[in-house]
Amino acid sequence: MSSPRPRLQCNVLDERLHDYLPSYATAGSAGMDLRALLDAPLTLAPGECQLVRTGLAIYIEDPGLAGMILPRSGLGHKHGIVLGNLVGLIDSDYQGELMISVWNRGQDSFTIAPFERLAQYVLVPVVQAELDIVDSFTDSTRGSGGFGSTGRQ
Ligand SMILES: O=c1ccn([C@H]2C[C@H](O)[C@@H](COP(=O)(O)OP(=O)(O)OP(=O)(O)O)O2)c(=O)[nH]1
Ligand SMILES: [Mg+2]
Repeated sequence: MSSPRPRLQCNVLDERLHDYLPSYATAGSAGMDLRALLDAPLTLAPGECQLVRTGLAIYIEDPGLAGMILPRSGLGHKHGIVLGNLVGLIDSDYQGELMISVWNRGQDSFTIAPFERLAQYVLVPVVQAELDIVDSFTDSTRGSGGFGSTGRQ
């Protein structure tokens, strides 16, 4: 079962990207891969973090949606290439270029090739809330327990 896909406006900020537009790799892919807009290979030393351009601006517009930039599992697990902000959250009203904070959390240097697929963009539903200010809550089973309060097994 699938509902019609939302259409998002995408501004391509560098003509080289017309050959590399994001797409879903398979029919069931959750994310579209984002590529590194680089003029030359970029080497990240262990522990180094750099902001990398994507050359794309995607205007979501609908406040009921958000974008998420997530690491690619192969880069993250095999090479320690993850995101400096762990997860990128893209607001529906953001019209700027999508940027990827790339962090080499590994032990070895890693070189990113121009136009390499570096991260993935996932569109997710969002519910905005109103806060009702109260003095206390009706008790729940959990109460204020958290951070491992239910044990490990
Ligand atoms: O990985 C990311 C994360 C964010 N953004 C852009 C889109 C997002 O809508 C905007 C703001 O992100 P966020 O709210 O997470 O950052 P902030 O530090 O709170 O900045 P601001 O004060 O602009 O909201 O920056 C990216 O391009 N890539
Ligand atoms: Mg913010």
